[in-house]
Amino acid sequence: MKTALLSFKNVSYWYTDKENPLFQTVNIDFYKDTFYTITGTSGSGKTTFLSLAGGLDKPREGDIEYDGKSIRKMGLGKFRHDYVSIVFQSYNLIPYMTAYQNIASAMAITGTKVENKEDFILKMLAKVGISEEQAKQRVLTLSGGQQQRVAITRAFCCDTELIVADEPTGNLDDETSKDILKLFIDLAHQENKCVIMVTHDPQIAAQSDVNIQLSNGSFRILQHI
Ligand SMILES: Nc1ncnc2c1ncn2[C@@H]1O[C@H](COP(=O)(O)OP(=O)(O)OP(=O)(O)O)[C@@H](O)[C@H]1O
Repeated sequence: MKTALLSFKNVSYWYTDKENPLFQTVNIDFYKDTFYTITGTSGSGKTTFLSLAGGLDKPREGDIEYDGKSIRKMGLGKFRHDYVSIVFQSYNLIPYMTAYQNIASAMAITGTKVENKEDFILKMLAKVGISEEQAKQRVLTLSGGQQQRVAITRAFCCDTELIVADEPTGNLDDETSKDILKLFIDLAHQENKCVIMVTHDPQIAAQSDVNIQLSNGSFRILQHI
């Protein structure tokens, strides 16, 4: 039997200033070689759920396990550092560094080794339409869509098995968005990663292997495979 990479075990979460829990006793397993989407109306808790999956916050009750180990016991910092790549809506790039440096430093932090680093990074950036010239500019001088493509490439270049992304194609044009989506799908299916993506786009959800729909604290899981 396949073992889950990431498991939500009886997870409950609430914001302390809110009367009702956002979700209660959630049990969901996430596997490698699978592209997951999380959909739901605005405010249904998609970003909160993703924050838990990416170790940015911890459940109020229950636990999340990575490869059978409690991420609470491991420490959220270690979990994020060693095992997860996160793509946020707000890029989270280091503004005074170039696109190239942002990726190279993230690779160094996660201990990702490749033969010819410069060549590798420039090729990965070229795949998302970032030229060598743009790669060597400070990220702040790039457009929002270009910065998002750099943030996505950073996640692709770091050799983690889990990738979580919050609306990564939200501010990209249709054509670029399609290309980037394909990269995420290939990452899951060809590189055996577990990709979990929040999206509002039904067309993206339709292309995922598993679509998790959040609504009023309940989770509906639609398997497309
Ligand atoms: N830091 C916070 N403190 C208190 N309440 C919060 C906090 N962050 C989010 N919430 C509330 O929790 C609920 C879920 O928010 P969340 O951002 O997870 O939803 P979402 O489905 O990602 O929404 P959207 O699609 O609009 O981005 C919302 O009602 C929101 O107001």
